[in-house]
Amino acid sequence: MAPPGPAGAHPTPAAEPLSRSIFRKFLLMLGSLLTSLYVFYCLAERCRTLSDPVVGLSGGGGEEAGPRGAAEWDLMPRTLEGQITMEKTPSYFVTREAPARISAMSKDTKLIVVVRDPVTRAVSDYTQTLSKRPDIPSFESLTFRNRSAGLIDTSWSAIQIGLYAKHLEPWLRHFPLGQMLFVSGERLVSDPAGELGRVQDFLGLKRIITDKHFYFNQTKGFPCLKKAEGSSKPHCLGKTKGRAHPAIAREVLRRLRDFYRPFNRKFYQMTGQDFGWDG
Ligand SMILES: Nc1ncnc2c1ncn2[C@@H]1O[C@H](COP(=O)(O)OS(=O)(=O)O)[C@@H](OP(=O)(O)O)[C@H]1O
Repeated sequence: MAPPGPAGAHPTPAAEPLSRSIFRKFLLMLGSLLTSLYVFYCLAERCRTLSDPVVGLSGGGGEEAGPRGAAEWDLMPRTLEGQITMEKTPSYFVTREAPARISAMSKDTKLIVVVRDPVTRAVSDYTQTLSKRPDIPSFESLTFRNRSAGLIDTSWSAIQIGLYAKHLEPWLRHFPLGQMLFVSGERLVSDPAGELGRVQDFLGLKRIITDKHFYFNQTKGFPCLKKAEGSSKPHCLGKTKGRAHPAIAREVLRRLRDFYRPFNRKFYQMTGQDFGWDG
C-alpha cells in the first residue's frame, strides 16, 4: 500500500528524490510481499498481518500487529513533501474492513497488489505452514471437503486467499481501479525490472531500477540484486524464498485449476489484465 501521506498529495515525477536505500527497502518489501495477495502480496499465509515499514516509515509491529482501530492509523508517520510512505500488510487485501478504513485515512492512497497463480500460491502457503508445523495434514486432505466428490474446502485460508476477484470487489467500492496496481508474482521472477518499471511509473517515480540492477541466480531460481546497498556484493532474497514445494498429485492440482478458473477470469476482467494462469 502506498498512501501518499496525510496531505494526500501525490509526488510528481520531478520531485522524486527517492534514495537508493529507500528503493532497496522497497525491493525487499516487494520481495517478502510475495504475496502478496503477494499485496498485499497475496502469496501466502503471508496474508497475515506484516507491518514492514518502508519509506518515511509506517509503524512497525510483529506479524500480528496491524491497524485494528482508527487510532492505530495514527501510527502512520508524517509524510514530508517529496516522500512516499509505504505500508506493507498482505492481509489487508483479504480483510473486510480494510478498504473503508484505508479510504477514510486517505482516499488518494495508491494500492499495490502482488498476485500469483492461486494454485501455486496455495501450495506455497502450505509449504510455509509446513515448515513451521511439520505435523499438519497433507495438502490434499486440507484442500478437499470431500475428495471423492471433488468438493474444495474454500474455508481453508490457503484456498480462500486465492479468490482474488472476490477480495477485490470491496476495494473497488472504495477506490478507482486506476489507483490500484496489480503486480504479477510470476513476472517479478521472470522480468523483475519490467514489473518494477510498472511500479515506478504507477508511483510517479523516475525509473531508477532497471535491468542493469539484476542478474538471475540459477541456483536460487530468483533474480538477485547485483549490488547490495553500500556494498559491492550481490544481494539475493532470503532462504525462505524459493523453498521447494512438496509434490502434489496432478489430479489435485487439476481440480484446483478448474476450481479457480472462473474466479481468475473474473479477476482478469476486473483488472483488465490477463495474468496467464489458465493458459
Ligand atoms: N521478489 C520476489 N519475487 C518473486 N517471488 C517472491 C519474491 N519474494 C518472495 N517471493 C515468493 O513469494 C512467496 C511467499 O513469500 P513470503 O516472503 O511472503 O513468505 S515466505 O516467508 O517466504 O514463505 C514465496 O514463494 P515460494 O518460494 O514459491 O513458496 C516466495 O519465494
